[in-house]
Amino acid sequence: MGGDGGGDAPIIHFVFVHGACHGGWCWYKLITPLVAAGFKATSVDLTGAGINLTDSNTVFDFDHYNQPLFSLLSEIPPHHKIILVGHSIGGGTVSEALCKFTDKISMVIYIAAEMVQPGSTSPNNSNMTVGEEDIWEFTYGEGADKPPTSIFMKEEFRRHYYYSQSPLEDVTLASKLLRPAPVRALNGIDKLPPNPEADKVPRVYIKTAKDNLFHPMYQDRLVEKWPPSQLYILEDSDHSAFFSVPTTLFAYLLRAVSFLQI
Ligand SMILES: CC[C@H]1c2cc3[nH]c4c(c3C)C(=O)[C@H](C(=O)OC)c4c3nc(cc4[nH]c(cc(n2)[C@@H]1C)c(C(C)=O)c4C)[C@@H](C)[C@@H]3CCC(=O)O
Repeated sequence: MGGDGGGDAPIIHFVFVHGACHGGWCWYKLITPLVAAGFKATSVDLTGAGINLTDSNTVFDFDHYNQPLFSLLSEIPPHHKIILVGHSIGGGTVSEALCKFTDKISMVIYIAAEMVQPGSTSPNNSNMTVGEEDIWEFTYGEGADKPPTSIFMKEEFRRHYYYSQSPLEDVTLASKLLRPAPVRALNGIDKLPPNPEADKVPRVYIKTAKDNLFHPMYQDRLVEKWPPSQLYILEDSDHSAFFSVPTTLFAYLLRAVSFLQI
């Protein structure tokens, strides 16, 4: 998505990565104003998400899940200054891509995201709502005696956990487009070796203060543990800032990139 400025002049190129069950579609309210403001903006569908037609029940490996992003990043020319933006568990994908494509990435931005630090010990996920309530539905694609192959939030919980502050139109849109996530592949999110070069890339955290899924206190802990170079707080945002507060989020993205040395 988005237009190209052409030539070899630097172009700021936002690349958006969705969280579990979502897809490139969820960024539509950000891509539109970014392109209108002269940036390039692309959102990716990870394997089994959005219109990537792979069945999530066949995706067992984190690298397989992330492959569409890796292909995209490897094709982006060097004069594009890539701003990699990840939402929720998509933060794990962003950290993995940061380690693989360190030289190509100018900034990483985590929105209500798991800010996986390369080389850190496994994050404590005991605060996750995942498991707290029976909000998930699992598919056992290899048989009931084997671990589940995909996970999906039950429809009746989505308004509260994903979209409590978002317009109902977006909840309806999401109900048509969400797809089960490959649960075994997601297990790979916290396994990254130390990477001192990746540590040097400017890192931004955007906290969602009215988040019913990824508790704001847990987000604070991530920020304390691995302090970013910039921190923004979306006071009125639910877990899905791209729906609930797109205009403020757009303003924060612009402010964040204004600190880049190009
Ligand atoms: C429980 C199985 C698997 C997992 C699934 C999962 N995680 C999130 C979702 C799903 C289906 C979401 O919908 C949410 C999201 O991406 O919303 C768009 C998820 C989050 N996961 C987070 C952190 C996190 N997840 C895991 C592990 C898993 N998630 C299992 C493999 C870990 C680790 C290290 O094990 C961590 C740290 C958050 C960023 C969000 C919100 C989750 C919450 O607070 O409940």
